[in-house]
Amino acid sequence: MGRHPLALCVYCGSNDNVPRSYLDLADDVGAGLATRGWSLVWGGSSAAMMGALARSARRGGARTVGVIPQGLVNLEKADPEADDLVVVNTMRERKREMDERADAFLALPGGLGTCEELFEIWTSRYLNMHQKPVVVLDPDDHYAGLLEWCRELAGRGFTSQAAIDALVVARTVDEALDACAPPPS
Ligand SMILES: CC(C)=CCNc1ncnc2c1ncn2[C@@H]1O[C@H](COP(=O)(O)O)[C@@H](O)[C@H]1O
Repeated sequence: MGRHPLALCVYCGSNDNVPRSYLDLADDVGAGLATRGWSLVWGGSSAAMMGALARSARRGGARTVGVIPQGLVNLEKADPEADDLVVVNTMRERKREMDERADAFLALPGGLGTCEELFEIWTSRYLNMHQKPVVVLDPDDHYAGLLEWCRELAGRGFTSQAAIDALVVARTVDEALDACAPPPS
């Protein structure tokens, strides 16, 4: 792990129209990571789940590092309260900055963008490009259909069971955060 405190990158939905329960979940994750003394790396938005996550993390005393492309600063309401707001030029730079600054990756329920980020970090893990934990927090089967399809890929020979197993799926916030910091083996 190497770095202290652990820097957790969280991917989650950026849309305001989601049910309140998802904002609460993001809030719980922010509080949980702060309680553990970790810092947050996220997409730098002050809106929706992303905003709830970062506000809650800061309330708990966590340092929050947002990474946002210049072109999304207005659209995604870049967070002026971020301890560090890294404004980059492109989406690819955003992902690289987030990857490099984090020790573990956690995806909460989200939309296409969240899936895109999750798949990149998951595939790069099973390709052995990094060894950092990749975790999904799925309390209500938001991802059930997608994950079922991924498991079928292994059954049909399109991917290995090891690749599927490289992703940890958790049901609760504590389970998810525990998986982000596995004890040294
Ligand atoms: C051009 C290119 C390389 C695109 C790669 N695609 C992406 N890379 C990084 N963040 C993304 C990408 N697509 C969406 N996002 C971000 O993912 C977050 C969640 O999106 P969503 O609400 O799940 O939908 C949003 O902040 C959105 O800006």
